[in-house]
Amino acid sequence: MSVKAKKHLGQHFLTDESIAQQIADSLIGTNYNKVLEIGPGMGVLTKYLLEKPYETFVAEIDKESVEYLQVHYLKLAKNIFSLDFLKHDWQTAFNQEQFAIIGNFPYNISTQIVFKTLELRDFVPEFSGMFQKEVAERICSKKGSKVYGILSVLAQAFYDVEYLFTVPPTVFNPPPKVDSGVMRMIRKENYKLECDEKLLFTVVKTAFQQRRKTLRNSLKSLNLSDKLQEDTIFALRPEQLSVEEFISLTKKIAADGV
Ligand SMILES: C[S@@+](CC[C@H](N)C(=O)[O-])C[C@H]1O[C@@H](n2cnc3c(N)ncnc32)[C@H](O)[C@@H]1O
Repeated sequence: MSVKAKKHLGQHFLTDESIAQQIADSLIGTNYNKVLEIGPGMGVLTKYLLEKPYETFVAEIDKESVEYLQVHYLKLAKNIFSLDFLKHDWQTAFNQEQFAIIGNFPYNISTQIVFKTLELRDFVPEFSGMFQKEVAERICSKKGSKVYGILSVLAQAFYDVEYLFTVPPTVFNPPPKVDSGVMRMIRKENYKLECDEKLLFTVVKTAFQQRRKTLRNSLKSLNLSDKLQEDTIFALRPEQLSVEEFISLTKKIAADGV
């Protein structure tokens, strides 16, 4: 018995054991005893996680995959969340404890998975896994890059990010149309920022909504004072600002009385 791949759930099953093992090994494993795998499917990655010293939990939306896991991984049975990762309250599920997130993620919700992880940053010291290559590169890209954007700035504000390796479509069943990329995020020691973090999200999202425009134009909706906008930073476009510069801009905007 095996699970029939369902396109609407982003199911592309990994068939290469050594890549599954490399992904499982990509977690460093400090400061937590629990790991949550998103979208285990038939458990190709899960079996390597179960060999690790931490306790493995999985969140799987597909009932057929859940039944498969229950039959084939008895050790996992009590740790299966049969639900949508995006809709669950993980802070409560894990009693406010620290936990890592890992997965060969469903590409149709990959951006939402990163945003949800950023919301959970107080509880998630490590995050690693496989995305569509372009998304993994976007998260890890630096200022000046064509793909530098909201995900890059917000992920790198709180985490040290690293692109690990590229995976070709041929090692999946069915094969996706694009290459995949494995990346890792390790929460920074000083991840509590010296600025209003909620405001940082607003500033970054608003600025990149019009990435071709200068900040003076793209941040108009924030009603900033003329005096603040005299600052030379407002003549730049969002892709020209480093993460630190976004944080310092957020401080200036907060002081401006938003
Ligand atoms: C790319 S497949 C990976 C499957 C398996 N880990 C592997 O590597 O072969 C993505 C998995 O995520 C599951 N999935 C899709 N959306 C989900 C969601 N919102 N919450 C939890 N799991 C989800 C799919 O059912 C599928 O099993």
